[in-house]
Amino acid sequence: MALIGLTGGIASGKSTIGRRLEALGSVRIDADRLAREAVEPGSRGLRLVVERFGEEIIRDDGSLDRAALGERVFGDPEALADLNAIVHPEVRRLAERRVAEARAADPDAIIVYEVPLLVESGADMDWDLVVVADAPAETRVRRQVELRGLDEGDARRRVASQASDEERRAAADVVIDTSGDEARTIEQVDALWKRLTAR
Ligand SMILES: CC(C)(COP(=O)(O)OP(=O)(O)OC[C@H]1O[C@@H](n2cnc3c(N)ncnc32)[C@H](O)[C@@H]1O)[C@@H](O)C(=O)NCCC(=O)NCCS
Ligand SMILES: Nc1ncnc2c1ncn2[C@@H]1O[C@H](COP(=O)(O)OP(=O)(O)OP(=O)(O)O)[C@@H](O)[C@H]1O
Repeated sequence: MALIGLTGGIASGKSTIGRRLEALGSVRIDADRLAREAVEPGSRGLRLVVERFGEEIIRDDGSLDRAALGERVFGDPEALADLNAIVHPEVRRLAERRVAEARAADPDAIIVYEVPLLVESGADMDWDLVVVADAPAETRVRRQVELRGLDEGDARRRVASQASDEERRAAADVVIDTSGDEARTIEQVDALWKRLTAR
């Protein structure tokens, strides 16, 4: 049984690593997905978000307008802190429940919890190992622009909303260098998996 925290800055390659570890046999839990569940239509989370940010962040179909909310919070630390205070406790609750379920289903499971904000707000979970995806901020800005169509200012604001590369590295037991091509990332993940399963 092991609980592995997988983190990294925005567009660092966390999901690429998480998906590979899942394909190799781990249980994958994704905080970004849990954060979406926390603000589903009809949820308490969405009601609180609307109370704080107004009806203009709701689309015609009643769902959250993520692009509009992203524009409001990235670059405005106070607004981001308010959003985090609404969403993070629910994400934490959902994550702990998923971890407990995975352990109950298989006591030997290797559980990988992919959490962008491990350093900012998840450092106190009971990690057996912390894995950090590491690529320079400039590379991560470029990926957001080229692969996700964000404008450069927006991409930079998202990078600046997070802990620094140094802070994440300081929390790492294992660093995966994701600055090269994806094949290079996968090689490192496969080597890590070998170590994990050889124990
Ligand atoms: C602001 C929102 C609506 C923007 O949605 P969008 O679909 O554009 O982005 P998505 O949720 O897919 O996140 C993409 C990446 O942005 C970064 N990011 C997301 N939330 C945050 C945050 N609160 N602080 C810093 N970076 C963040 C992460 O690297 C994440 O992987 C959304 O990110 C959100 O609700 N964030 C608050 C919840 C949160 O902290 N989620 C992160 C995991 S707990
Ligand atoms: N060496 C690499 N390792 C991982 N991903 C890479 C690499 N080179 C390019 N990419 C690309 O970078 C993009 C970001 O990767 P990914 O979605 O895994 O990041 P992420 O850290 O999960 O992002 P986010 O924080 O936004 O959720 C993807 O389109 C991926 O294909």
